[in-house]
Amino acid sequence: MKILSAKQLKEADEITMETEGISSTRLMERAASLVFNEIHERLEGADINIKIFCGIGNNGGDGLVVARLLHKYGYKVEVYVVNYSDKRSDDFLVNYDRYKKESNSWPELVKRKEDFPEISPGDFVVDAIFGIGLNRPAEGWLAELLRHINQSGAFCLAVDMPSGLFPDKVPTEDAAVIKANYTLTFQTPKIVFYLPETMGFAGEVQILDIGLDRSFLKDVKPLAQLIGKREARQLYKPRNKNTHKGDYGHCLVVGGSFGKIGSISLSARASLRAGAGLCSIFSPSCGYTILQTTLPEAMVITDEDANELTNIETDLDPDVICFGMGAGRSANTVKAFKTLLEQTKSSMLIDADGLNMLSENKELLALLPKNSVLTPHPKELKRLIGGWEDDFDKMKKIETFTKKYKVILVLKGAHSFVFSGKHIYINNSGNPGMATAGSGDVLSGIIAGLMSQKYEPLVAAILGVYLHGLSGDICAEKLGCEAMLSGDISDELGAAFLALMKDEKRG
Ligand SMILES: NC(=O)C1=CN([C@@H]2O[C@H](COP(=O)(O)OP(=O)(O)OC[C@H]3O[C@@H](n4cnc5c(N)ncnc54)[C@H](OP(=O)(O)O)[C@@H]3O)[C@@H](O)[C@H]2O)[C@@H](O)CC1
Ligand SMILES: Nc1ncnc2c1ncn2[C@@H]1O[C@H](COP(=O)(O)OP(=O)(O)O)[C@@H](O)[C@H]1O
Ligand SMILES: [K+]
Repeated sequence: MKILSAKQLKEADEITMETEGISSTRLMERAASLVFNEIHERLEGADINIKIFCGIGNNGGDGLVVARLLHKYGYKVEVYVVNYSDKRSDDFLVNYDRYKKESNSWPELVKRKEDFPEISPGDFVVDAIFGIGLNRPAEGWLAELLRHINQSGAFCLAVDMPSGLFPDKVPTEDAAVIKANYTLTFQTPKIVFYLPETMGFAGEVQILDIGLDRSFLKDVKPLAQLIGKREARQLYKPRNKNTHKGDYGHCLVVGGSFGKIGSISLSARASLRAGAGLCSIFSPSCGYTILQTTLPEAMVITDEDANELTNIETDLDPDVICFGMGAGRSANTVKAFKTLLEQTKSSMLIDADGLNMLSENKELLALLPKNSVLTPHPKELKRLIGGWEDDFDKMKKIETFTKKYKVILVLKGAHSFVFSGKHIYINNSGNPGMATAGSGDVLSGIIAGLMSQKYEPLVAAILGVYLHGLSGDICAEKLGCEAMLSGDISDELGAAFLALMKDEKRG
């Protein structure tokens, strides 16, 4: 699903009104009615206090439509107009009048701290103060109102965006921003819902299709793509009947050092679970017995050194090399890595210490085969590209890096981001149970396993990250987050492939 900027959304709005010949008031009614439907479906007429805070722009207009409909259906609604300016939007005014007329009541005006209503933890708050039109931080009593709502302990539903959150930049640390439990957002998700610095404000996000112009949405170049099941499924290539293991490629996993042989075992196992036809592991000789015992499906070749990689020589011709997990970064290993890079023509995936070696020996970056996949977590990224001011600056710097070295970069996190140099893909599967030792090793194995099956490296990265998260979600359902091991994520990959292709509607 495309993630658009506020400017693009406003353009989509305009084009929709023009092509459909409808007014902005009509479009607001359509969008806000969907918000009402979602609330009504869940509350089912419950006798609770609903407090709706409306700004004076169009987000406030949405809030007034929701208020009117809730009132019509017999809910206990109190409406507060947050009167931070005199510039009320036209559609706000239309709906202000309609609310007054149809409810026979006047919304309360909030203009200073003394006007703040009491909010009990059992209340249901609808935040319709600011949407994508926020253009400066909330200040003074307005900031205090946002904090007052946050401190109330009441459930808070944000309309389109949590108020105080910019659609396209990171708020300062002391900024007042609504911390919503749930956000019903219009047409496309906003990028700030997925960035580490801002994802905590929106709570659970649901996207409401308000029917903006299809052809505009189809052609517009998005800020990023959100990858869910529908998008991932389109990338999957079913197998032909008349095939053999040679068709699914040979994945060579290289890494490990004394005490860290488990990491390559995890990656290799995941590469096979992801469908690699063959898997070989190259490790220091201390890994031989361990690997042959823990993973009989893989072949093992060992370094002349017992404890670390010193000379990565094989007569194999792998389709992909998955390098770096548990490798350490001794001078000998760096030398061996350099030689490997100089001699390698196949695609590579570089993870963990492989990335750290690149960071400490930047001249190696130029040796990376084109379209290699790099899979850093944020600390490895910092070593690789240096620091950044905020998440937006980080994205720009990654874009420059990927263009310069012609690589694909997977930035791991609660929502992992895949950068191709041209586009950004944001993963929407996974859960906190995956924050467990070795789950990154499993991810590198999955992506390499897909690459060995001739998925384009970019496709392998996007699909691999999604399947990794989906597998993690299946694990979490079975085991709960705390008890999950990274090996479990690998072992549920089969269920993840099946779930990927399962038609939700037919169950
Ligand atoms: N296609 C769609 O997406 C659809 C969108 N729709 C809805 O419209 C919403 C966007 O509405 P919007 O453009 O009127 O902006 P909104 O967020 O209400 O606020 C703007 C007002 O806030 C003000 N202001 C800003 N910052 C401020 C501050 N810190 N402190 C004080 N004031 C501040 C600013 O004032 P100014 O800068 O002019 O002084 C202006 O008056 C969108 O989120 C969605 O809910 C749907 O109805 C239909 C389809
Ligand atoms: N809260 C979370 N939600 C979803 N995925 C997560 C979460 N925490 C971690 N992950 C995923 O788990 C993996 C952790 O990788 P990494 O930090 O390299 O771990 P390790 O070094 O132990 O292998 C990444 O793919 C990341 O996206
Ligand atoms: K809002």
